[in-house]
Amino acid sequence: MPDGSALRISNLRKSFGEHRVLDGIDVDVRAGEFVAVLGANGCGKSTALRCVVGLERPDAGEITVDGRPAMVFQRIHLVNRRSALDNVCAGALGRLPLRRSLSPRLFPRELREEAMWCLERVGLADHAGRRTGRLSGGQQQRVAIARALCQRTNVLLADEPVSALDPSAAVRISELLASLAAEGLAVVAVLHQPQLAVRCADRIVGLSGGQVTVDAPTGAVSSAELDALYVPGGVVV
Ligand SMILES: Nc1ncnc2c1ncn2[C@@H]1O[C@H](COP(=O)(O)OP(=O)(O)OP(=O)(O)O)[C@@H](O)[C@H]1O
Repeated sequence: MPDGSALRISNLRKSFGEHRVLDGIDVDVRAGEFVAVLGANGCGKSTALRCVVGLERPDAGEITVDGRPAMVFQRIHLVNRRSALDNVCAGALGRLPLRRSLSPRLFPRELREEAMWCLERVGLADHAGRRTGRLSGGQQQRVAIARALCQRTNVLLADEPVSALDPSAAVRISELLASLAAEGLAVVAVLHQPQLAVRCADRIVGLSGGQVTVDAPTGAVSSAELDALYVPGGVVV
């Protein structure tokens, strides 16, 4: 995309039956930017991300992505009995000939090297050979992020990536997302902790009533604006 934008969402609308969840969302994310998406339960954060990766079909609007986005989730879907490295290699399965993707033993050497580099980027190279089932929750989330990186994406989406983690692991994962953005990725993460967003993100996008009600650099968002995102109707009382 010519203007440095990595993800552009324009007038995104999505309803489930009579329930209008997204009522014309506009968001623009640039390469190198970490955007935190905040908002009350059920305001449509996941639905918006799911529309971007094609897990939901929008009713209207336009979504333009630089390449294919990759997504990580709160529930970390890894193969526990496989090594961290094998799980990261799996991020590239869509690019491999079927024959090569059937068994980890057939993963080409170049792919293993690339997966190792992805593990290095998330600070987990030392654990490449360990079964993911033996890793901590924070380490498993790092493996999931490395697997997303192995998809060679320019746009990393994360839906509540730290909600299952203890506070210090949550900070470290949020800082990792910030560092990946600093390396040039566009990162969009749904967070449930405004203080983490303020600490780590470049920009905050707040959803309320199916619309974007906050979209500003982190330092420019007041605590009253953040509080309003969690008040029914989005109004400070
Ligand atoms: N497949 C679906 N069918 C029907 N309703 C749905 C579906 N997916 C989501 N919804 C509804 O859409 C609304 C928005 O859901 P969504 O998961 O996007 O919210 P959220 O902001 O991510 O919430 P949370 O913070 O609780 O994860 C909710 O009321 C939810 O019940």
